[in-house]
Amino acid sequence: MKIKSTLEEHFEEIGNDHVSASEDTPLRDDAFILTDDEKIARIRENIREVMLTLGLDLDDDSLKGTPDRVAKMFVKELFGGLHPDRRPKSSTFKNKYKYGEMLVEKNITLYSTCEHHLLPIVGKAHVAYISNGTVVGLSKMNRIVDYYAKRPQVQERLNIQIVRELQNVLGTKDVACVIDAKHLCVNSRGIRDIESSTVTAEYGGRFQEESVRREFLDYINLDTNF
Ligand SMILES: Nc1nc2c(ncn2[C@@H]2O[C@H](COP(=O)(O)OP(=O)(O)OP(=O)(O)O)[C@@H](O)[C@H]2O)c(=O)[nH]1
Ligand SMILES: [Zn+2]
Repeated sequence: MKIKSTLEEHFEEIGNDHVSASEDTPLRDDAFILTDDEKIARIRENIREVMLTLGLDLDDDSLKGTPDRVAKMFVKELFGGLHPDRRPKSSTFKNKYKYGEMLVEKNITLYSTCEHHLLPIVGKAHVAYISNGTVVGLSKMNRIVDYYAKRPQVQERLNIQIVRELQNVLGTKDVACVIDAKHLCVNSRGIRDIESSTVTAEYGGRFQEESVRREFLDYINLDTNF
């Protein structure tokens, strides 16, 4: 009961203003008081209510499992990256081979969820860094992208969170990330522009230098001057 009333207060506070000033995902203080199973049980009932309100027959064979499927999918999959326990452990190594050039992990598949409409964001992330003595396992970059994507997101914040995490892991500011993604809230509803996609970029440290940024964009074949 307490949670419900605080939630209502929260919605009154934010109203229609979607823009958050912070680069952190706006989480409530009590975000992890409930266990995953408790959250699934609550969401299952909420989705049931939505479906009943829409007039759907939940005794139907095909529909009856949907509230449970959606609840599990929200907690464990689509929004699994809200939980700090799922933050990937990024094994780092000493750069003994003294590789001093840029490393680019490109075309990382990205599935996220738009926090305004809860519809999919589908695209590619391209990540780069210049080592200052530490290197990170390649797959960890894909994992970091996936972890932060598994939250309700706006693309700008997702982009910043990926760069910030890699900067922490690698102990350097020299990290960049470009995301090119389609938002189904733009493509399949609303304005219904199927062709448009959204490009965001975050350049840390040396990536703010024109030549370094250019090299990165050349590797990922993006000629736009972001
Ligand atoms: N900046 C930003 N905006 C986003 C992102 N994802 C969705 N949006 C936009 O969030 C806005 C929400 O605007 P509203 O006017 O409240 O929502 P709406 O009435 O459904 O708007 P339409 O989509 O234009 O129908 C829309 O313009 C979306 O395109 C994102 O990642 N970043
Ligand atoms: Zn949206």
